[in-house]
Amino acid sequence: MAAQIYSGEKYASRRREISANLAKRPEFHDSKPLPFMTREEKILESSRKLTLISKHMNEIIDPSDKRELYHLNCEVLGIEGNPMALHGDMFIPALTAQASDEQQEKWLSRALRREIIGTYAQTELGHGTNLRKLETIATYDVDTQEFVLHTPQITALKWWPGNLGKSSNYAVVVALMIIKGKNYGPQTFMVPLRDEKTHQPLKGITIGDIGPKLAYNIVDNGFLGFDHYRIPRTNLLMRHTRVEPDGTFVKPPHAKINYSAMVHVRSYMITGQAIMLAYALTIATRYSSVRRQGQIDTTQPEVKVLEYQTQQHRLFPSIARAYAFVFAGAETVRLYERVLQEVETGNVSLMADLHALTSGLKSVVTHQTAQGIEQARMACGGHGYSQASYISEIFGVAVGGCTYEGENLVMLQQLARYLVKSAGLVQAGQSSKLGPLVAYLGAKSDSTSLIDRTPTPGFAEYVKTFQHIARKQTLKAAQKLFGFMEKGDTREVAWNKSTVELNRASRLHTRLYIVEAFVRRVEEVADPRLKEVLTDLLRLHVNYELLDVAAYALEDGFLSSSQLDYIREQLYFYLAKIRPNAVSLVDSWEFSDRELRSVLGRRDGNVYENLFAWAKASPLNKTDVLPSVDKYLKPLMESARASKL
Ligand SMILES: CC(C)(COP(=O)(O)OP(=O)(O)OC[C@H]1O[C@@H](n2cnc3c(N)ncnc32)[C@H](O)[C@@H]1OP(=O)(O)O)[C@@H](O)C(=O)NCCC(=O)NCCSC(=O)/C=C/CC(=O)O
Ligand SMILES: Cc1cc2nc3c(=O)[nH]c(=O)nc-3n(C[C@H](O)[C@H](O)[C@H](O)COP(=O)(O)OP(=O)(O)OC[C@H]3O[C@@H](n4cnc5c(N)ncnc54)[C@H](O)[C@@H]3O)c2cc1C
Repeated sequence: MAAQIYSGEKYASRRREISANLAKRPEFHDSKPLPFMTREEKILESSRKLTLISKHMNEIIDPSDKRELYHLNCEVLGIEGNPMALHGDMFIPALTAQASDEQQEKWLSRALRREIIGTYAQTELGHGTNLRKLETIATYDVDTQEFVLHTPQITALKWWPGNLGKSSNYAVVVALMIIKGKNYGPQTFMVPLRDEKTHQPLKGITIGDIGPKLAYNIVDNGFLGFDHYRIPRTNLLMRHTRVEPDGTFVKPPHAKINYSAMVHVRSYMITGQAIMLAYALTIATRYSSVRRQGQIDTTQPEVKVLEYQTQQHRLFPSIARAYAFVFAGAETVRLYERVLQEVETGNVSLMADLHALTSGLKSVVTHQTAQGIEQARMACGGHGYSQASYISEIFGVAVGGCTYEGENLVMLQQLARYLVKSAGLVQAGQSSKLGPLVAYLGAKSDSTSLIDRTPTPGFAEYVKTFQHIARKQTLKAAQKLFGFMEKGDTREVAWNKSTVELNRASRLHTRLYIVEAFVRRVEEVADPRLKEVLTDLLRLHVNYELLDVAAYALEDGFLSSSQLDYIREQLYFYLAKIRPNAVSLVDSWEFSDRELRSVLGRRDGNVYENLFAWAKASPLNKTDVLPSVDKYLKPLMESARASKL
């Protein structure tokens, strides 16, 4: 099963080897539990481990293999970030996709060798979503052939970039490019920020950390201001865009080619989110198979809480989603790599498809992941609320994904633009022009679903029902938009009056894609034992997901109430059927205890002993009487006693 999760036995077994190797290297382990450390201690600890990784990486992984490096980072550095997180996640991808060969030779090679540390500085205090209104300006000075970076007001301060605050000495900075008074929109520049020897901020740079966040606090998200700060013309990233010495602008082959670093993260984060969801579910499912509370049969001992149907309903659909997301994530990464290669040859035709797909997936997956993690925490009762479970930290890190790389409700609208265009083609009788991702929009629906009238598994009928719902909602939302426009609204006003409906269409389209990705993967599985278990999980998934959106199919009679009853019964049936495999389904992700960092979710199942040992190690228990008691509480009680006398 691990080979299914990790798209092949090769990587699945490499993960095992890497974990086994690390188990023998105590210097790579957390020196104490992360919840017992201050933010400063965590940053220090993470930097210590980064140095070790740099030194010994070649002994443990193939450093050219991104997935091996990812696993090494998960084991050693964990999810709370590290001082070079953005270096790998965005700085290197931005240089790879946007720097010219000459620029890559100068900077990318140094970045890969970790001679310099970089980040991606785009968001500002006043603007994150609306990139066209960023306020940092890069004005071209033809005389000196330099760009002058400037922060004209407080809202133009870069705000949020990860590792900008304290760690990075370079950044790919996004700024509005002005040449001879003309605004050429957001462009990307390679900018030195700190002295390479002293790490002191360079003259003209104001820089620092923005303070603690909900989670992800090892990352020093930062602020950055420029005071007429000059960089050479050749620091504009020029793989696709160019500015000649005389200020002539050479247009890129696609207007949004500069957004590639964001698309890179959106493509990869689907898998990252699946893994965080699987972390939380591993903890909650293991704990639920140890925790005994209450009886189902009063003549019998107390049961494991995993026997309760409500507990199964709380956890198992999310287990199915974690599998669905990891399968969909593998597809987005493949598509991203293909688009990257095609862009190199000047073919930008798939960029719109990739942008639409990743915008929708990023939004739906992060939202459902956060929901699933929070349910997993609640499934652990009181112990879920303790940081010993580590689920609150997992939630805090994962939920950030709903905001970063494009706020979810905004990104759903990006997909909606694509869907509306496709709906326009359908209306114009040009369905043959629809791409494979939206071809279903041009198909004719059956009048009713055949879900309970075909032999099992009948996935095709479920897919058809999802397609019917997504198609209906897309065409309806587009019609709403066109209707407002026909009545005289501008496209923008009409768009704003239709966005709730448009975003619904985007969610349904994306959920259909996820179901299809799951079906595609299960169909490929050769081993009959694996296929059976995955088929059960897929059945659970399609029934749960369809129930969640059934209103769309009920309102036009595509599904009847008796079919809805059938779907519900199927759901309950598969909850019970999956129960014996539940722990194996989470164990198949093969997370080591080190990687999970959860006292509650350890593989040994010795929950109570482990919790007690953890509590005893809490810094507060180092002494019996705290200084705060000596200083305040004792005098308070003493004066209260004295006043009573
Ligand atoms: C919301 C966005 C996309 C709007 O951008 P804007 O330039 O204003 O778009 P327009 O309205 O002019 O044009 C829309 C048009 O462009 C197409 N398009 C947009 N992006 C892409 C793309 N990447 N690839 C291909 N095509 C693209 C779009 O499809 C439309 O096409 P039409 O044919 O329909 O016209 C933009 O402002 C945006 O992306 N905002 C979100 C900002 C964001 O994601 N920031 C991330 C900062 S980095 C970060 O968060 C890091 C986190 C840490 C970590 O990852 O660990
Ligand atoms: C943990 C974390 C790490 C980050 N790391 C980085 C980084 O490394 N580099 C970097 O540059 N940035 C980074 N960011 C910033 C992040 O990319 C932005 O916060 C994000 O893109 C959202 O933009 P915003 O903050 O401007 O939100 P806003 O756009 O102000 O959103 C506020 C609300 O307005 C709504 N809204 C906005 N525009 C529209 C619209 N057109 N239609 C309808 N509703 C709208 C949104 O849906 C939301 O409800 C990070 C953020 C976080 C939380």
